[in-house]
Amino acid sequence: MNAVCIQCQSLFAIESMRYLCDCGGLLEITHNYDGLDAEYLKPLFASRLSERNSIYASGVWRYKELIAPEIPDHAIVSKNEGNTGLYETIQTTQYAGIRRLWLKAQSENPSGSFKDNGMTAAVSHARYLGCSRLACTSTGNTSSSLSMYAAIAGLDAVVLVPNSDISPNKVLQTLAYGADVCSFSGTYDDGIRFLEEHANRLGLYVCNSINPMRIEGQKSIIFEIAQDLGWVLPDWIIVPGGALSNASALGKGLQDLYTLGFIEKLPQVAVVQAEGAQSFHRMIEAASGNKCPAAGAASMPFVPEPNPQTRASALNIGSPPSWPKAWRMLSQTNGVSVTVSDAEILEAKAVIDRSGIGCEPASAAALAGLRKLVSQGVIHREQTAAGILTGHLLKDTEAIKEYHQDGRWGDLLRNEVRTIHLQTAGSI
Ligand SMILES: Cc1ncc(COP(=O)(O)O)c(C=O)c1O
Ligand SMILES: N[C@@H](CCOP(=O)(O)O)C(=O)O
Repeated sequence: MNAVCIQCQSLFAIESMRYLCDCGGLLEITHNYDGLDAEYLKPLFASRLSERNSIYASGVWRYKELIAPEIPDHAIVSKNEGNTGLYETIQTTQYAGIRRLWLKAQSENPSGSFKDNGMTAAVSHARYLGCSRLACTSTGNTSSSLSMYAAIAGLDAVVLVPNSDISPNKVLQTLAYGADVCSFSGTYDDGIRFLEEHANRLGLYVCNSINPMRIEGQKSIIFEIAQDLGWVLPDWIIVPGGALSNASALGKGLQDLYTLGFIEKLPQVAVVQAEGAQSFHRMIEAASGNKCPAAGAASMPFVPEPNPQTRASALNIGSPPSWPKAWRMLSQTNGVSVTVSDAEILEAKAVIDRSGIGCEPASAAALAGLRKLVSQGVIHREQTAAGILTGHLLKDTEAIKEYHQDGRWGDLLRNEVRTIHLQTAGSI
């Protein structure tokens, strides 16, 4: 296991943690998969589904051979993450307008979001290296996840959170797990720039998605979807796009599945961004069909969005660090990007909530984007898809209030919640 620069191919040992190459390129973990293939791994992964009291009970560490084989079991910090439900409901499938749709509820992770799949790997790696101060900048889910795992491992978590436009629930969750929470004026983009420049000097191990170990853990999401579906993936995989960690991890995981012979062809991938934070989509549109040029970031026309603004606060990112990996993934999967409005996101969220699954606004971008792509004919009605629902409904209760009654409980009670008198109610 090494880290390799996706731009200039320089190699780095994973024993000395770094996030970017000297040339500015993103790093990615490479494995030696000699002796491993689907024929050997499928029964091994299946046998671990009945594990109870070992790290292999985790929906991430079940795939340890493909994620971080060199990290010794005793260093692993796990909370039985993964193992989340894959749901098919009439409401969501009809709303999308396609033949079959599965939704992977990453909201069922221990801290309530998909970040746990990646964070268990990053925090385990930090413990393996002997780092004691872990850091991230976050709109709230990365920080909740980091502070939960740091608490389990007895390590310190320092988190930088924007002082506006994020969900208070997530900051409270982060505080509750005991992190040192630092509020700043700016967005995720300012926070990640700060960590890129100062983390090493400050002795901080960064757990954001520029950390390639985070991405290794997150790729287990597509492994689980594939295993849940008998190692046959649907035609399309749909993900919301913010910092683009999910899109990057999906690309890495799909390549693993293909190279090792688990799947015979790659599904197509759609990345869905919010209209107010669509810098990646704009670049993909401008490139109009151009393939990612061997991840040569310098030659790519990426223009950050200086003032991202969306109600789906987890997507409120103007300069997603992982865009070169995400572009490469779209090139490899013949994928697409699309944007949706906040109104479309909140409408799709209501459908997911009323289907009984539930999610936070950012997650619903996946369903809103799928519906749009089907209506545009990009995705055919007879095709099948899986969407990744990234965060829990309770992560942003303000959004629920706003959707139902402009954030005013008074109106909610008057218009949607019936008041009854128990003494006189003959029937309900
Ligand atoms: C709930 C939720 N959905 C979607 C995203 C966007 O995912 P990514 O940053 O991997 O693109 C995030 C944050 O990153 C998130 O917290
Ligand atoms: N929405 C995210 C943004 C952080 O992205 P990361 O992938 O770099 O950790 C959050 O939850 O903070």
